[in-house]
Amino acid sequence: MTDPQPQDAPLVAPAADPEDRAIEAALRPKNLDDFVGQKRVRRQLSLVLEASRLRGRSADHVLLSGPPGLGKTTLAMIIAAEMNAPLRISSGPAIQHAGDLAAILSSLTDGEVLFLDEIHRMSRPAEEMLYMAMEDFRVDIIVGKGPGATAIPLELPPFTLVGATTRAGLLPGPLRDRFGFTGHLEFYSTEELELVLRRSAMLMDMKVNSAAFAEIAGRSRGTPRIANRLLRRVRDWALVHGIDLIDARSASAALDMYEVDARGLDRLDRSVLTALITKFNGGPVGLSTLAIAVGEEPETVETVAEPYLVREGMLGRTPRGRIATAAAWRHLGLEMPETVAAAMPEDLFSVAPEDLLGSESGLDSWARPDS
Ligand SMILES: Nc1ncnc2c1ncn2[C@@H]1O[C@H](COP(=O)(O)OP(=O)(O)OP(=O)(O)O)[C@@H](O)[C@H]1O
Ligand SMILES: [Mg+2]
Repeated sequence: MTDPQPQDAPLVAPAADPEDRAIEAALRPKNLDDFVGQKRVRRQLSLVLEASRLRGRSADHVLLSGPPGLGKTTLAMIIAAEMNAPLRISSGPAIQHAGDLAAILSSLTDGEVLFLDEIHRMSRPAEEMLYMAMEDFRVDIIVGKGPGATAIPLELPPFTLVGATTRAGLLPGPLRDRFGFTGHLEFYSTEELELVLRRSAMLMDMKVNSAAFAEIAGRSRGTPRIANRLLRRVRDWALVHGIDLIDARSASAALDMYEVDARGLDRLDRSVLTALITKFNGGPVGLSTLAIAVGEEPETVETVAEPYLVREGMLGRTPRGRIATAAAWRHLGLEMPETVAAAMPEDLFSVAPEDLLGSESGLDSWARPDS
């Protein structure tokens, strides 16, 4: 039995292995009722969809933001399914020229849902073309170059754009303003993850008791993608060990093998905290310096590891850089030195984690000190 995840990929990364990817797709809820948790977003979204059905029009454009693996792609697919509309999928990095976007837009059919993943990574000219398309369902196709260039207007059928981003703070205001509805996805509670797991176990025909669900959910980092992934690892482990009914003991024995600790921290999370504490004496240290110390891209540290560490109260983002809290030292089995404790800012947690994540004041202003 081998672990199909490449050793250096964070646990939350989308599945790389084709079989894993197929299972991930099979476990995706297909309608809003099966979509667990995110009550607020679900309620608001269902209202938006219902209203557009009643008006007989395509739904308002929807922006979904939040850390990886919380259900943005899943929701985009659900929106198309609920609207009974075809779905077209592309992503910011795939659209480097305005022409790439024009090709997609001009082939949309009436009412189609266009899902643009990682929308914050689209090129500037494409972005500007998108403004007009979103607002007026029209684009100007530029033909020729220099003084002889002419703009040929092209009418588009009404469509619904669903944009997804892990970095709402990076979206330019004019783009953000053109979405009729913005949903920010939050980490899931352990109870919600247990529901995700129960549903997945049923679909995978596994026998798992309640204590085992709780054990797996508790280690899933508030993230359904991780919950499902750990469940599959537990299933593999049970298969190899000839276990039919999975209990908490087998679940935790299986999960210990995958470097997910009892608080749900994975290898990347722990290496961020370890670097922060052992190399920078708990900080403050700037994002890019910290990222170099763990051998990752700053964006990965910022969007994959940090949101969860902030939520767990182990990492703080101060104007002077990242710091490890007393909880982080404790989690690594270390004691925070008196001198470090004395230097900790008092108002570290006066800002709610939600405000640090996704909002404009959050990610990017914090990233500035060392850039
Ligand atoms: N609310 C939910 N209920 C049940 N399962 C969910 C839910 N949200 C996500 N999942 C499961 O988690 C997996 C990952 O979700 P999804 O691909 O939608 O995340 P994402 O937010 O698009 O991540 P990324 O930012 O990496 O693209 C899906 O395969 C789906 O099965
Ligand atoms: Mg996605």
